[in-house]
Amino acid sequence: MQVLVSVSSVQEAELALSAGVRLIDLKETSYGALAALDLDVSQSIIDAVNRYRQQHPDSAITVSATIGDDCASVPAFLQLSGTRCNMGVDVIKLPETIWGQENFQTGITLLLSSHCRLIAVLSPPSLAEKDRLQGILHDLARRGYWGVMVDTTEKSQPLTALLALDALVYFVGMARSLNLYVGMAGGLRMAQFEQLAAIAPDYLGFRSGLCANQRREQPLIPEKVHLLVEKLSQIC
Ligand SMILES: O=C[C@H](O)COP(=O)(O)O
Repeated sequence: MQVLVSVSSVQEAELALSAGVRLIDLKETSYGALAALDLDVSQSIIDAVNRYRQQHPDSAITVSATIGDDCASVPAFLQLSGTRCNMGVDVIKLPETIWGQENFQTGITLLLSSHCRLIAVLSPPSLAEKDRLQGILHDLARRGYWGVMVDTTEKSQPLTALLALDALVYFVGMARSLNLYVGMAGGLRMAQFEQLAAIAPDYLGFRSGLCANQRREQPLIPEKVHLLVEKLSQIC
């Protein structure tokens, strides 16, 4: 298992990398849940990641990026995603307002046929009904998505307050059986780490829980990032 940490600056990315985080998520954290980070800042972070890769050739770092909680049009979607893939982002995370909408499907197919890898972000209600979830995951796997994750938009409560553990276990198990890289995030604190790690997803995603007062717009707290990686090392 890995931990993913959402970063919004080079300083935060360097902190996460030096702590041992291997999934670096580029995200504007001052608003929304899946807001797109400024392109110049994104490029600077990718440059920092590439420097780290050169210095640590054995480290397997993956960079993901979000492109917004929604998108105005298919051309805008292709531009937001394609630009990031071309600059070195490994995986684009798409909200349900994009991957779940019929009008975006042609654009998504186009992106999937290029070198872009995609993660479909599901909201907690989409995990509530097992039969429907099974259909969604089969469809995403068939279409060539690299992964799926569950994440929340409202961060005052952790994911575990919104979904029964049983639903999360089913989600992870079904996704893994379809060879989808699977993650869980959503207002997670350290207190949820062991319980969710026991479900054995591919990764747990963090931001709010690593910031002062659980406020994700605040900078990452180095001690918390190091503690998270220490917790990870205890189970891996
Ligand atoms: O993808 C991971 C999310 O950015 C986690 O953010 P959060 O802990 O504020 O829900």
